[in-house]
Amino acid sequence: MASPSHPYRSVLYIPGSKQRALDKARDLPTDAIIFDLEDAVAPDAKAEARETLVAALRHGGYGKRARIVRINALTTEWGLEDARALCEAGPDAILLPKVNTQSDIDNLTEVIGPDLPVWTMMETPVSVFNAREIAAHRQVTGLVAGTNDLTKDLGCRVRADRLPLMAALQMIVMAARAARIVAVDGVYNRFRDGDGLKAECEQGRDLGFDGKTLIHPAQIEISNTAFAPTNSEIELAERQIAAYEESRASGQGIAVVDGQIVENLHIVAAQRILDRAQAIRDMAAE
Ligand SMILES: CC(C)(COP(=O)(O)OP(=O)(O)OC[C@H]1O[C@@H](n2cnc3c(N)ncnc32)[C@H](O)[C@@H]1OP(=O)(O)O)[C@@H](O)C(=O)NCCC(=O)NCCSC(=O)C[C@H](O)C(=O)O
Ligand SMILES: [Mg+2]
Repeated sequence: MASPSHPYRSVLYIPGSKQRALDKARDLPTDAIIFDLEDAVAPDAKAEARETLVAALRHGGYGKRARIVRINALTTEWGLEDARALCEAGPDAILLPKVNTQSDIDNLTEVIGPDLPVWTMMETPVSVFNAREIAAHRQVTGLVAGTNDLTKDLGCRVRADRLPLMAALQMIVMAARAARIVAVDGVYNRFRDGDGLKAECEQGRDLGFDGKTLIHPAQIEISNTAFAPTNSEIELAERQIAAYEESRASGQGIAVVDGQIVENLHIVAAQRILDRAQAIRDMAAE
């Protein structure tokens, strides 16, 4: 399920230690879930959370939602056992935190084998500098911006416009696009502030992210709306494709729609909008 054709408008973190939240997620309209064993779980609850999570995944019931498990870093006392136990539980991907280099990913794939997709947290300055090689790793299919850790490591101020993080966010999107993999934006911590979340989702969408990581169910609908193509985008894409096909049939390589030229590259973008809309409809269908 953790493939680029799946929608990732909303990617909800759920602490692996919270049975009630693990149950509730089976009915939430989120495109993907990150079952978390790292920062959302206290050190003395890690071993029990691992067992709870393995049981939840084996029990199933998460439908078409992509199931991604964030383990602890392999440098911690829990990471290796997390990787061993969770790869057996059949998730769609393992999310590795605090990645810096390709060799961090190699260390994981030695444990989980060559077939299970890996997502990486992009949350250290070194990971941002190495974003291209991390995204290009053969087993990596998704990048997640870790904006809280990045803010901590950069020592930057938290600003509503995220200006201090902009270079990192853009590097993450560029690396993901170069490797044709998924890129998901960081979390919005003020989880009861819907207007603030909406503005940050719109910014993430403008930057090119596929969706946003979330921490509370109340954030899902806002993110789903912000990262879905709008009706006017879909309608324009359909008109561009129709006009371009008509032009091609009459021997021309360029069409004009609403006073703007439409060339082959615009058709690629238009088709991507329609594919995204279809993927969202497929997600909603039983
Ligand atoms: C933030 C929370 C601690 C708030 O919890 P709570 O006060 O219990 O919220 P509510 O009472 O409003 O909850 C209402 C119901 O929703 C369920 N719930 C809450 N959160 C989730 C969730 N994430 N997934 C599924 N269900 C959830 C509650 O159980 C209630 O259900 P019910 O009782 O049936 O009505 C809490 O939301 C929370 O723990 N969120 C997750 C926090 C987390 O995962 N943090 C780590 C990831 S962020 C990160 O690590 C950043 C990154 O690494 C970086 O560096 O940036
Ligand atoms: Mg983090």
